[in-house]
Amino acid sequence: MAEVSLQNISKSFGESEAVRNLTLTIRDGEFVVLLGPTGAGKTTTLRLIAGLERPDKGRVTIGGQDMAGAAPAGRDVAFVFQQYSLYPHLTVYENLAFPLRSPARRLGADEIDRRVREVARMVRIDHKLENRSTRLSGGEMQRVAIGRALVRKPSIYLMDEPLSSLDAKLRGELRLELKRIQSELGSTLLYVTHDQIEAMTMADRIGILNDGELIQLGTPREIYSNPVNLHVAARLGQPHINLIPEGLVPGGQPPKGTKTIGARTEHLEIHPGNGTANAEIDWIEHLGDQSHLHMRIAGHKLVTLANPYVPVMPGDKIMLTLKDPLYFGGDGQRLV
Ligand SMILES: Nc1ncnc2c1ncn2[C@@H]1O[C@H](COP(=O)(O)OP(=O)(O)OP(=O)(O)O)[C@@H](O)[C@H]1O
Repeated sequence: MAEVSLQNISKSFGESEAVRNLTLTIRDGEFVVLLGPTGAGKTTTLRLIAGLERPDKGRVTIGGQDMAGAAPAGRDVAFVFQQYSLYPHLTVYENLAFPLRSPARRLGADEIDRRVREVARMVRIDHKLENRSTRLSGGEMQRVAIGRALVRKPSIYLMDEPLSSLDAKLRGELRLELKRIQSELGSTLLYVTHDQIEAMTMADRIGILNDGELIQLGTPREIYSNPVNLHVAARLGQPHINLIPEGLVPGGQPPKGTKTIGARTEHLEIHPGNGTANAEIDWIEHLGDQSHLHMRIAGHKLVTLANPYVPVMPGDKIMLTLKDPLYFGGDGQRLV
């Protein structure tokens, strides 16, 4: 494994600047997730590291070595794509063994067999080694695709939304397994997604990308609790953070220049039926173990998470107050 570093990287396609002055280091053994909306430059960043694109400006180093001029095959990276790209005519075993059979590796048959079986166990596909890869479910195929990257023990794994084509249950399971495998192997991993749950649960650090720029890099907790601006605040949190004008809801101590208040569930306090009221319950979404309360206050809509037994009904008037919310200035930057 190795440290991977991007220094002041820019890349344009014609008029469109896909990546802008990006500086980012993925430490040896670290799991970094790039999170951003479509078109933010996430895939381009992975492709620049893999050598599938050349930067217009800046430097990529892997294990301290400058990659300028190095072909993709010479970079020692393993790429897992969104859509499993298996060899359909080969068995699971052969798909896993394929990357180890290149003449440059000179691995003996025993060593290949040992590694294939070890990785198959890791990704829990060892019971299907003799199956043709086309006879697998989507989740199994993606396990093989991930396994095929893992057998190689490269300097870095690059994964581009590897779980997005799977159903929610499988995605949840593989998310846990991938994190377990990564920590067991101590792999350096750069993972791209627009799924905030994947980012929150797997990343050592999350990088928030927007319009080709890295807006913030930090642990999931830092990004969630201390977003540098409105854009970052809106990327994490379920339900979405409420962005409301200053002065709408009482409570808190807005610093000078505050224009917008960011209020997540933990920043809102509901006081039902205490005589005074400033908000009305619009409707309640029952999710089973919890509910989303949709409220209206002076024409603004807010949503918050509540326990399913909170004693309110649609149409009820309630008192809503703020508790240590996030404050943003007119330029969208966070004020502390
Ligand atoms: N080969 C290309 N030719 C032209 N434009 C490209 C090319 N690759 C990427 N772009 C443009 O660069 C920008 C960033 O694209 P990129 O695929 O890196 O975004 P992304 O964050 O991975 O998006 P998504 O989540 O949709 O995959 C987009 O505006 C895209 O249209």
